[in-house]
Amino acid sequence: MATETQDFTPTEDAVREALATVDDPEIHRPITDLGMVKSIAISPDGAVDVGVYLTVSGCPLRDTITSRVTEAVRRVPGVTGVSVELDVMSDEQRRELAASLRGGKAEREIPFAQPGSLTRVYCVASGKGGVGKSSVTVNLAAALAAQGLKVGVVDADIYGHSVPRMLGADGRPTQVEDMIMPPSSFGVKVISIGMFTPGNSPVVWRGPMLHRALQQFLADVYWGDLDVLLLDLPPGTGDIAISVAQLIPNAEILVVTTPQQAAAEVAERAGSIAVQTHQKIVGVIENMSGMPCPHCDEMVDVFGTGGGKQVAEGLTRTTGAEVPVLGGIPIDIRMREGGDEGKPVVLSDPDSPAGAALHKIASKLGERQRGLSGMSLGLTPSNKF
Ligand SMILES: Nc1ncnc2c1ncn2[C@@H]1O[C@H](COP(=O)(O)OP(=O)(O)OP(=O)(O)O)[C@@H](O)[C@H]1O
Repeated sequence: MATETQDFTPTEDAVREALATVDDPEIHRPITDLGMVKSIAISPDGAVDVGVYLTVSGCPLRDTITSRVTEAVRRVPGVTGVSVELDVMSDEQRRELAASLRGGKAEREIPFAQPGSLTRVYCVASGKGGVGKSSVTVNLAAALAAQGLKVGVVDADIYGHSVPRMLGADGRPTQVEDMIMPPSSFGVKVISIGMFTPGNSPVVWRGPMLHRALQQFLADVYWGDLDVLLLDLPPGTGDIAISVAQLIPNAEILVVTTPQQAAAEVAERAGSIAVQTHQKIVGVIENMSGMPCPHCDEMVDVFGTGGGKQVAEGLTRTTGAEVPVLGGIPIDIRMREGGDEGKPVVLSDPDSPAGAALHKIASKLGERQRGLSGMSLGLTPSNKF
């Protein structure tokens, strides 16, 4: 069959320019910057063949990449057809990519711990388990992402990891050399030990292994440029809280409690670890603060009242710095359902009592400027505790 020549044949530059608009779905950077464009061949009839390198063989997002490339190139004037041929990077190419993602640094370092980091890191802590710490974390993350911020979540609740399910992010992360690409859901990048354990098997790890896992989550995961990173800590004052303080001295603490006095006392103990670790406490969130009566809408104080205020006052006394109550979140069945269904209530029902309360707290956190002013310089000697 004779090849038809047309008057206007697209140039390689025009095709490359179109490819520069295609982001890798996991790394969120143009494929042209990532060395993923293997070849471009243009026939006189305007048909374009593009060779694309995948970072790993069996890449789960191969179809997404193919369709993004096809769509982008098809829009170039003069293009009559697009075919995409996939190949896989060599070990050498992967090493180069991993190094370039790390900004050319061979050493793994935690980007958020660098004195110049502009990412705000919040550790969400609680005294007792089951007070809604993970639910609050994922909802704040989704609400902050909905405000347009770049948000990441580390599920550091290594024993009771529930964040991926609550965010509907249950995919397995792709690995490029020793870099891990975090799955993202509702615009929130998320990483959890649950993504690396087969099935629902329990994780029985000792302190040093937990420290290592956390370090990997912070240094080996490709987070990109984040405005906010939230860490869901295990309940209580454990090894992980100390590890976080050592790894990211700039991290600030958000304490979640219920209104119950007994829960408040434990939450206050968990929060006061900040005194030893020299971290700042951003504030206290009171979860399960009453429930609107389904018949008359009057608030029923299921877990009593005053826990959030008690913790905030206690922590203000112990730390010597003003610790505010950032807000109260009522008991709301939609919040529990959202967690079970993997769609945070702040998105599925933003005007519900819990959704609205969480959005209000997220706005307070979102208003805090990205930047270095008022932040610790990370100079606390890590062997002090
Ligand atoms: N305000 C709320 N209204 C209704 N249900 C809630 C609320 N907050 C949390 N829940 C539900 O309470 C249960 C416990 O919440 P969650 O798992 O977030 O607690 P946690 O403090 O992270 O627990 P742990 O630290 O033990 O993992 C979940 O089923 C969650 O959906």
